[in-house]
Amino acid sequence: MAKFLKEPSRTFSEYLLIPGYTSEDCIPDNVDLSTPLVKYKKGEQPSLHLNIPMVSAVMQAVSGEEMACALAREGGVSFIYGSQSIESQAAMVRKVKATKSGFTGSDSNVSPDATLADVLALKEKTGHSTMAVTENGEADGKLVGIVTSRDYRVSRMDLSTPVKEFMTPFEKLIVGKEDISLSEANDLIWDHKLNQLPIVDENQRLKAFVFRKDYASHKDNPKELLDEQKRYIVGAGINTRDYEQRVPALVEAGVDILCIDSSEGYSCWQAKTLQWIREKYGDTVKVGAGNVVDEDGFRFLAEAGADFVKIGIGGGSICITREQKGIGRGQATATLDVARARDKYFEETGVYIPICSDGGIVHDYHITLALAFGADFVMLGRYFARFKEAPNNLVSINGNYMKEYWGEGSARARNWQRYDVGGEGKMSFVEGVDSYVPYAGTLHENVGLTLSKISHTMCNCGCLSIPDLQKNAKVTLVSSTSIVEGGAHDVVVRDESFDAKPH
Ligand SMILES: NC(=O)C1=CN([C@@H]2O[C@H](COP(=O)(O)OP(=O)(O)OC[C@H]3O[C@@H](n4cnc5c(N)ncnc54)[C@H](O)[C@@H]3O)[C@@H](O)[C@H]2O)C=CC1
Ligand SMILES: O=c1[nH]c(=O)c2[nH+]cn([C@@H]3O[C@H](COP(=O)(O)O)[C@@H](O)[C@H]3O)c2[nH]1
Ligand SMILES: [K+]
Repeated sequence: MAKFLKEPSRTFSEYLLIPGYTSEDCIPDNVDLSTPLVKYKKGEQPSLHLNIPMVSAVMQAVSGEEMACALAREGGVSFIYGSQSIESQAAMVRKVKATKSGFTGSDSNVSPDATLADVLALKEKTGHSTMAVTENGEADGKLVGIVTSRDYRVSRMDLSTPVKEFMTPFEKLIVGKEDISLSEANDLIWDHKLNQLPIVDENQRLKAFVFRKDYASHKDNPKELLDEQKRYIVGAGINTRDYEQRVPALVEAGVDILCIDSSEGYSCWQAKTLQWIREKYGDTVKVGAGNVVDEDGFRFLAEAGADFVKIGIGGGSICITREQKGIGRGQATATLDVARARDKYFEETGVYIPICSDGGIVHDYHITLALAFGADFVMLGRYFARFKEAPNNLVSINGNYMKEYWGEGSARARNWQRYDVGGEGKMSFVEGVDSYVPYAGTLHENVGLTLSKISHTMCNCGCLSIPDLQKNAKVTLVSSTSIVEGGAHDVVVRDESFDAKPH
């Protein structure tokens, strides 16, 4: 006889938090949202942590270089999508690691023989008026000068004038050396009244720019997640097939954390992948695994050596796995069950393995609930796909700005593959849809608002940290009629069409 679980599995929308006592020091400013990212022994600190409990999904439509930098600036981590060639994924990781906080890689570069017309065209394309003039016109070439809009007057100059005739030559530039710190760079900018400081290596090759206008933004981001060399922390997704090639390339590119990306992680494939990484790198390479939805799956991956375990099958907004294959579990129940397994494992072994609730977060309060249910952090796809920094197209649909959002199991995402999903024939069914989500602006604004809601809710619950919430939250199941009670009801909500006809 098959095993039947007694309880139905439930989603976050079926629960609410019940407030706890709020003391005088229980204010949002005092809430600490830091959380472990990788496993650690009792009494020790994890070697990697997050300053906010949010990571972005291993998806083509979500986690590219720009997203990774923007999220690290807020204190979270992106997992650069693995459904691309090893070379292009490693290049993305390298680019994030090259974007030192406050040090910006140059995206506007010309050679000395380029013309004023080329400069104007490049400015139009990148929107940036500071250009590096390098010998070969590439971002890492030998720096011979810079061009800013102060160097030319379009009305008085021939468009064919070569850059070398109007650039500010290297000899007249103040530059920083490669090992300069951000504060030293800002001192030079301040002392010499510069708008930008080029950073060069000992061979005069361009490494980056530090811009005066960025100074304020770094003061705004006290939670930035940086490595010892002040570079952004970045993650990357891997699979259970080409890891012997992909993992070394990503490690070489400087990746901080890996995650085996799969709909289902309770498998020999994941154990083999983890074992290979441990044999080759010991504990120096950090890797999460998943996804699982119960204690058995968690235990398996914990014993196989995962640094964190990811939870969730079929709950994602673009997921159709439950319909297609009939596997999965309500996300709230899955999180709770795995959290209990994590605690039990900690008691037995003294090793704490962080768990991540992945997919199905619709409202900001679902994040708080996931944490209350025991998650250490959450992974979001749809949420981040709406932002400017996501690597997906912004389109206009019936006059509304939308971002494209497609599942990793959709036909669209799978098109990149050179190899198929095991065996001879390609898998014939898709497990994800191609969709749109409303454009929501910049990550900074949105994440700020979300975190503010989480902090306020935690204060309502009398909790100042995530471990505090995990331990002391009071959660109630709600009936379907009380869910109706929770929305606006029995009123006619005013909208623009209503307001347009005053009487
Ligand atoms: N979280 C979720 O609910 C879901 C997520 N997804 C996403 O879609 C993408 C693809 O996921 P999956 O289809 O699960 O990919 P997958 O590559 O993990 O698994 C596909 C199939 O290949 C098999 N397999 C894996 N490694 C193998 C190996 N070395 N040799 C032979 N067979 C092997 C697996 O058992 C499975 O049947 C991922 O990005 C995943 O996150 C897709 C569906 C649901
Ligand atoms: O059934 C699925 N088919 C897919 O094509 C697919 N692509 C991603 N994922 C999973 O969904 C998570 C993101 O979920 P949200 O958009 O709800 O944040 C992601 O983090 C994944 O766990 C998929 N699931
Ligand atoms: K399995």
